[in-house]
Amino acid sequence: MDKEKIEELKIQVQQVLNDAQEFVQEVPPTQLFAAVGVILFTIFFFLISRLLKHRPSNTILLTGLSGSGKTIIFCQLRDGSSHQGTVTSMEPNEGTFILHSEMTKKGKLKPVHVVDVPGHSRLRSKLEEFLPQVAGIVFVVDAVEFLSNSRAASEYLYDILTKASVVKKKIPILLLCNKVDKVTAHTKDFIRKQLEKEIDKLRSSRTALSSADIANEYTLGVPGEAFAFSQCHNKVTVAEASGLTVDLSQLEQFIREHVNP
Ligand SMILES: Nc1nc2c(ncn2[C@@H]2O[C@H](COP(=O)(O)OP(=O)(O)OP(=O)(O)O)[C@@H](O)[C@H]2O)c(=O)[nH]1
Ligand SMILES: [Mg+2]
Repeated sequence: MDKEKIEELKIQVQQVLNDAQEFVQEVPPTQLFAAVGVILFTIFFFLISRLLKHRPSNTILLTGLSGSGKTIIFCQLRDGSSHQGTVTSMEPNEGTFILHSEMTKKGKLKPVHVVDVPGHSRLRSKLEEFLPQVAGIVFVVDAVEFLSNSRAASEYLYDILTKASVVKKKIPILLLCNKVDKVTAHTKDFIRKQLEKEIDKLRSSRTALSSADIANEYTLGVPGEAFAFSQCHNKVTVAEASGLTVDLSQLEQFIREHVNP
């Protein structure tokens, strides 16, 4: 019974093949070449678009609480002047440019795509849009008004550090302690330790929540050990800057490390 079916199928396949052969012979060769051409072009186009999607990214995200100095830093990087930045941003600032400080350098430099994401809590979700093509994230911290904001800053940073796309792609993060031109600014080591402490507290409270609720996508650090940035899968470094007096060399170094000229 099964053999009969197989035989029947064979005959049918043979027939289809014969029909196809006849059809191909009937079609004028020019039409045939055109069809093959279209198919090859489609495959080629598909491969090229895939390649372009995977090109090395050149986007640097400026994130951090409102008032930390992101917009001033954005303007300094682009124009070398802080003509904006005293009002709270309502939209992301976005631009692709050669860093102002590198304008005088000779040779070919790769432009950087910088996005300044507003720190207002309702606008932070914009961050997600840029994550797929990001080369590095800069988390700007106000080093002067740090203590009163450390809890809020840690919460925002915790959310970034536990995002699946950030962890999986091992996106490097720079904690940029801004406003060091002021004598009352805290040191970067103090800020790092304080953020680690706050994140450690958050970790225990949020893991308790996560079993009941949908919480963050990844758990941070090593269970049973106090949290330290060195435990993160992605590289987290700390640096100092002043957007006001254009002391941005450590930030520019970070950018050049991850967006190569
Ligand atoms: N002393 C000093 N003040 C700074 C520095 N950077 C920024 N500021 C001041 O901090 C305030 C906030 O700066 P912005 O750049 O607008 O802050 P932002 O992070 O863009 O804030 P949002 O747009 O609300 O997210 C401004 O009044 C700046 O003048 C700095 O390096 N030193
Ligand atoms: Mg701003």
